Amino acid sequence: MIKAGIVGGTGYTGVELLRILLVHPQVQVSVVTSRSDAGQRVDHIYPSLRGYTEVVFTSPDVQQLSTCDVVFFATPNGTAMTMAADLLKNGVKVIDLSADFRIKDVQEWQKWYGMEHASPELIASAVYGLPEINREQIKQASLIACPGCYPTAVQLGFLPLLENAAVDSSQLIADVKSGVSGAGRKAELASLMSEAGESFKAYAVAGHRHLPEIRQGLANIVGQPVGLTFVPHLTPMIRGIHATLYARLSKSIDLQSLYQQRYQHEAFVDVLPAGSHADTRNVRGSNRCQIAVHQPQGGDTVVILSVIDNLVKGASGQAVQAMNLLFDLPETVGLQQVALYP
Ligand SMILES: NC(=O)C1=CN([C@@H]2O[C@H](COP(=O)(O)OP(=O)(O)OC[C@H]3O[C@@H](n4cnc5c(N)ncnc54)[C@H](OP(=O)(O)O)[C@@H]3O)[C@@H](O)[C@H]2O)C=CC1
Ligand SMILES: CC(=O)N[C@@H](CCC(=O)OP(=O)(O)O)C(=O)O
Repeated sequence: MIKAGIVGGTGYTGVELLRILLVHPQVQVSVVTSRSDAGQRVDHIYPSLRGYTEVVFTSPDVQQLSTCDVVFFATPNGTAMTMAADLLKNGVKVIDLSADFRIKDVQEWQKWYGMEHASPELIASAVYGLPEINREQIKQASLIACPGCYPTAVQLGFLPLLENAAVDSSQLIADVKSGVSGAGRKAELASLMSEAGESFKAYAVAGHRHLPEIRQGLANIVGQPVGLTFVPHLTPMIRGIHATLYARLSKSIDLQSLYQQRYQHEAFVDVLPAGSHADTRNVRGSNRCQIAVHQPQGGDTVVILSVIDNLVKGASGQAVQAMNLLFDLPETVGLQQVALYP
């Protein structure tokens, strides 16, 4: 059995990791941290987990976490970078759900995240944890930087077009909507029911911190910088990301076949039949990304719809997918939950 630890077990991605890992046949969750709930049983704080664990929340401690084979960081940006080096020295694999190791250019990271990086020396060895692009590197990694929720939906949506040089990569547009759980469990004015409910708005139009991450990922696919306009929106749903992606076609190509072929062996990317409309409802609670491909009126603009559950394929499910690869397990173990409907 793989001994797993979770730092930040009381947040949304932390409890989602627990939901997945506590029924994973190859994993024993042995350490779960929370500073505010230290001393409390996990299933007292989360009664949905009654009968699945007897673990008690502890304060984060490197020695205790070093008894694990793998430690997940489900913590705000700026936490994993202070503990990862010691865990790695102790032979522990680290899977970080935050943004601490996602961006290779440390100056760029510091600019967008507004703090000094505590372990810049680790950034080069961190592997970006998007299995559909980086599967072989993930298998060899010690430190995995899981992609953000918006970047997962956008990169999987654009990938076949960019790999095949089918569009003008200098003018990509990602118009993306997120549910409120994307903001985490912390108390915040913008997440209140009476602020977010029955309302819909764009935010961070001038520049969101996922912009450099998405640009970096897309540029790696193309082999040169890309031009991207990314506008995130907050919608009054709890889970889900819906990305509407626009690009100008640069050659004539059967788009539906392109997507079907690229993803035919990917367990967690489902290309919908031609003419479909992707719906966040159909991926809620599952580790799937569903993609619909459109070319309105047969014109030269391609429109891709890409949906995920931000807490599963956008965070904790994707992290477990990377863990499976890291420990040489079938990629789908523990991740075959069907979406909740309705
Ligand atoms: N929500 C989402 O959809 C997604 C989130 N992410 C990323 O995953 C990470 C976690 O997100 P989310 O679960 O939403 O966050 P939450 O705010 O819901 O939870 C954060 C957790 O981290 C713990 N924590 C906070 N500060 C520290 C600290 N300094 N040291 C140790 N533990 C700490 C908290 O517990 P306590 O304070 O009790 O210790 C809590 O359990 C973030 O980096 C986020 O950007 C990535 C993709 C999607
Ligand atoms: C709706 C909402 O607030 N979404 C978050 C998404 C960020 C997130 O989840 O953080 P990562 O950088 O780790 O992916 C935001 O815009 O800040």
